[in-house]
Amino acid sequence: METFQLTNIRKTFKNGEVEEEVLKGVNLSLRPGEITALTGASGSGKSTLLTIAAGLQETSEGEIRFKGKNLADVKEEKLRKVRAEEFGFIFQSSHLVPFLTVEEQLFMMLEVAGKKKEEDEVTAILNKVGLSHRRKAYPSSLSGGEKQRAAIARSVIHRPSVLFADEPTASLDSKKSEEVMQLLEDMTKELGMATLLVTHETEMLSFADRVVHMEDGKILA
Ligand SMILES: Nc1ncnc2c1ncn2[C@@H]1O[C@H](COP(=O)(O)OP(=O)(O)OP(=O)(O)O)[C@@H](O)[C@H]1O
Repeated sequence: METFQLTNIRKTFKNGEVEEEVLKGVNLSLRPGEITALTGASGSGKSTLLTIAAGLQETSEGEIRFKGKNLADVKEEKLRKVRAEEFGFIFQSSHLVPFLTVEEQLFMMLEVAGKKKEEDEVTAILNKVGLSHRRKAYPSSLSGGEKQRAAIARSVIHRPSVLFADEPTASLDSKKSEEVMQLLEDMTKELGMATLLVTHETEMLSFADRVVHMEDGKILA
């Protein structure tokens, strides 16, 4: 079964008197253990679609089903819980908390997700992302690639069923980008996550199981 099913999603923004329809009836499904790459020109609506799927902003029209449940029927408080427990997020910038060490970032995420503080889990994931030797380091002493790997560890430590990754390699050089994408691919398979990857970098598409092109608010068939 699909983890996510988006049907006929429309989104209109009002900028003063001007109304702009940014999503024009989008259908998309995300399946467990698969990376779906969403690609397309700047302004085509990729990030808007990702944030709508993640419940970070409302859709103007359409239906979002997560594990079969219509999210419109889920109360805000419960939706917060679903987001914290079941969703993981990575963005272009790692958004690490400056005053927490690498391992503390992961413990914080476990706490937010209402999970136990499992030292072993944290050790395992830090080994996986190649950061076990930097677990006591603060973000300011990490390289760009290390920061992004710490952000990946944090995004999956609570074993989410969906991973939303918006341009996760945009700040990295091509070698680091490939390492990060390989990690995302491994994690997606290992945890059986449904991963939505927004990227405009064509080299990253080889890591995707499915590539979906957006143009002017629509998905090209
Ligand atoms: N909160 C908002 N209010 C008004 N307009 C918005 C808002 N968010 C996005 N837009 C507009 O919607 C359009 C699509 O933006 P979006 O960020 O989804 O595109 P994108 O495909 O992710 O682009 P990029 O690759 O440059 O990040 C743009 O024209 C943008 O200006």
